[in-house]
Amino acid sequence: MTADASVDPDDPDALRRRTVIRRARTADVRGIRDLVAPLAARRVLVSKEAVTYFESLQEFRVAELDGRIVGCGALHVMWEDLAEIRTLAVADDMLGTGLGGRLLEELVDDARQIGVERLFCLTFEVGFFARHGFTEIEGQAVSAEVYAELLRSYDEGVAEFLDLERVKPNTLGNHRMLRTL
Ligand SMILES: CC(=O)SCCNC(=O)CCNC(=O)[C@H](O)C(C)(C)COP(=O)(O)OP(=O)(O)OC[C@H]1O[C@@H](n2cnc3c(N)ncnc32)[C@H](O)[C@@H]1OP(=O)(O)O
Repeated sequence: MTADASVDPDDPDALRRRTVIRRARTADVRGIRDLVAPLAARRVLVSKEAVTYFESLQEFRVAELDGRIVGCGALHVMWEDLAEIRTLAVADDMLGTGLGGRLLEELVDDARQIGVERLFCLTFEVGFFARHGFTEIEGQAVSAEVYAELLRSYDEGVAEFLDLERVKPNTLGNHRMLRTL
């Protein structure tokens, strides 16, 4: 981090202008992991191996402020009309500046562009996602036929979406939310 990368909390507009949201590059994985690590320790986000971030890199957008990764978020497609918002995180010193909302809406645009009609998320941040058009759901969000197809996935996030018994310890206390685009 360079000296002028420090955040001036007294000038939120300047901060916003200097913070660029862009597609992730391989060199960003370290910054993404640094953002996620403390949240994974608090069980807010799921901890993943480095290789998993590289494998899913094209799903990610990052927010960069003066060379530092200060936010990230990913869009994971699950089915023809359905994708999940994953790993949405903002650095502590940037919380409440609108960055999480900007990242989320960029991912929503990405989703629309590729034909996704519904976005799922599993989160403790119910108020934030509700303000972005998500509503809580009970039960399954897909038909029995699609459920059976999704059961074939090896992805742990899909298992969490399906609410499988074996992943329930990971999702304890999280809320299941959906937004129609
Ligand atoms: C699907 C998943 O990935 S689930 C996991 C979601 N991520 C986490 O739980 C990780 C930990 N949490 C975080 O990293 C953050 O709290 C996030 C990503 C949820 C939200 O990031 P933030 O940058 O704080 O979001 P943002 O600033 O857009 O909105 C937060 C609040 O700031 C306020 N805010 C929004 N825009 C601005 C602005 N321009 N200036 C000041 N405050 C603002 C809003 O009032 C908003 O209030 P709300 O949370 O009650 O809606």
